[in-house]
Amino acid sequence: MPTITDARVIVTSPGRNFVTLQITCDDGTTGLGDATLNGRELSVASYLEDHVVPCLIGRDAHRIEDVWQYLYKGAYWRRGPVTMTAIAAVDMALWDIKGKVAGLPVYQLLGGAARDSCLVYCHANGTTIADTIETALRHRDEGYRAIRLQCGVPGLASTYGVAKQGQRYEPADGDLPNEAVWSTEKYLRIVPELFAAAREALGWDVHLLHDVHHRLTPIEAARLGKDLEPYRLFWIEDATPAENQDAFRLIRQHTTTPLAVGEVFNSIWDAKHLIENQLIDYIRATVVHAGGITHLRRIAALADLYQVRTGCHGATDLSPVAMAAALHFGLSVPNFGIQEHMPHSAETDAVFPHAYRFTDGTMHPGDAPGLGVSIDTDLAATHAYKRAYLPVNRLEDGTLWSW
Ligand SMILES: O=C(O)C(=O)C[C@H](O)[C@H](O)CO
Ligand SMILES: [Mg+2]
Repeated sequence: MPTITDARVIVTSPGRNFVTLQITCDDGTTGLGDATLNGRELSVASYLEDHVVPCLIGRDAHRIEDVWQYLYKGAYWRRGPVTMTAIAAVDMALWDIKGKVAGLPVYQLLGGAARDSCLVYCHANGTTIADTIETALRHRDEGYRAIRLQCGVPGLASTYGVAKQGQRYEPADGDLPNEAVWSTEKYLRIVPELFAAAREALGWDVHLLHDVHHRLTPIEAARLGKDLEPYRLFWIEDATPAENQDAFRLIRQHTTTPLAVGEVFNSIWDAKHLIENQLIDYIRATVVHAGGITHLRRIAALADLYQVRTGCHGATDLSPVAMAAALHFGLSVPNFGIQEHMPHSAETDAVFPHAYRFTDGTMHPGDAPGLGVSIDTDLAATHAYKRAYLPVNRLEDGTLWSW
């Protein structure tokens, strides 16, 4: 059995911050886990270094379920994004180790491939409808079969999902949180226009998606879902905040536009009511923030009973390690739906060389043993951590709102 002899936390910022856990065993095998929690990175680094690592030394790395239960039940304080991200990092690293010891890619340990590859969606962002569509047409030419569309809102200086002119979209910036202004009325006017124009330009052979990013009330979300019905979206995401899971019942009563939710969920309990009551169509809980491969498989198994499919979060604040884990998971679960793909910068890819690949609108984790991702620690050390916050939104009258 491989015994854990060392575990270290690596914080690096190749263009944006990432926290990575590297576990080493007595036979020299190493495993990687992503522990990045955007805007709150150092809290997970401390949770791991100060509280988890001492408990890992001397444990059998093959006992993944037992280690998971030990960290979850053993903390006494259950759930929450910091705890579950830390557990996820350990879980990913142990699956990585198990795969390397077996000489198999992780998806083979999870039951093998349930499909040839994973359908992914990319982002088309633009300040105007025309810019957004131009970007979407380019992505379609690159082979993407599913595209998320976000555009600027006339009258608002900035909007979630839309990059500053000529820059990559990375929402976390600023030594303190940037403040943006939000108007639901203005937003609800432009989005149906965006999708009408998109269908006109792109036709019907490409899936279209949209992220509301938690900014509508249930009845506003119901209206948006209804207004978008003619354009047959793949989903609208995070239509309303999901702390009150029953809010989705109201949206559901009014629209057949499919609903996706859950990128901020960290356990099966956040999704249970939504899934069991068939209030959603896609669950977006992700391997890094929802307790790793072990716990995400439990969520997917529950969802499968209710024909809810997976649609995991995959923004660039999830490192290539989490992306690989998501693809091993997605390739193997029966109820995979789609995977978000927001390609990392060349700087990030250089720090995390990886085996996963994009072909013809889909991704495959590759067949390297384990997760198929490594870390160049020397290069990582040259990118110092830089504090960065996600922005906050205020209504036009100054009221703090969801961003
Ligand atoms: O990718 C998405 O769907 C997002 O909503 C991205 C989030 O804003 C981002 O991951 C926050 O850190
Ligand atoms: Mg989202």
